[in-house]
Amino acid sequence: MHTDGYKQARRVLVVTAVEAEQAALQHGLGGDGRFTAVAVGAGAAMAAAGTMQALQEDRYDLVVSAGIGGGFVGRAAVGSLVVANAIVVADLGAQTAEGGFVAIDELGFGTGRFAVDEAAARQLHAALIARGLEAVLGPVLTVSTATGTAATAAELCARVPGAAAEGMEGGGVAAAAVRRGLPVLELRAISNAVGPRDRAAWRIGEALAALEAAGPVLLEVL
Ligand SMILES: O=C(O)c1cccc(C(=O)CC[C@H]2O[C@@H](n3cnc4c(=O)[nH]cnc43)[C@H](O)[C@@H]2O)c1
Repeated sequence: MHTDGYKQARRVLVVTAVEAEQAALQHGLGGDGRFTAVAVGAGAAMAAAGTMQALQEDRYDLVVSAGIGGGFVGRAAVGSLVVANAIVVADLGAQTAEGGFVAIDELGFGTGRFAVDEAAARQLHAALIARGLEAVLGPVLTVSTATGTAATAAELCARVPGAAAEGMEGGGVAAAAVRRGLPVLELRAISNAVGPRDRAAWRIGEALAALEAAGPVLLEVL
């Protein structure tokens, strides 16, 4: 089959922020040669620079931004997985004098919204569920400052209806992938709730375990 041939040949770059995320994914991916996982640093700027460098060093057909993230309450629980159906740089824009927010798209200076490979995102989400993993399909926000109050969480939910998770790298990875004409996905394993800062409630180990568990599903679907 043509699709099988394509699947065999497809090379996937997985971009994480830190080595713990990279290692979790590498374990889950079991050393499959089609997949390369790199850790490029936290934040969208590091993510964009690191992704572009990796894309210059080798040939890839798909780019996946992956790591731990915050889950919006009622949408994605700690320990679950979120597959992005859109990547939204949620704080890229201008604040109004009244304290409102105008997105970069409305300002006419470009876009903070990146489309994902929708078919692959849907397939990945369905396959995670089929494997018995808790997973949600929804917008994943990229922010420069992790949300620390209920008011900011509510503001982001109003800004991006259906927001499921937030992280700091997706928009940067997507910008580099799009610049190279490549499709992109984002996968977040939830380590904490988006809302009032509570460092003691973070479950990074649980999130890394979920990321590792997603590895075989990435192999199966991508
Ligand atoms: O100390 C804190 O209160 C704090 C709150 C949120 C994030 C951090 C980090 O240093 C982690 C940054 C790192 O992890 C990803 N991540 C995980 N949870 C979130 C979140 O709720 N909001 C944004 N980013 C998150 C992120 O992608 C970075 O790679 C510390």
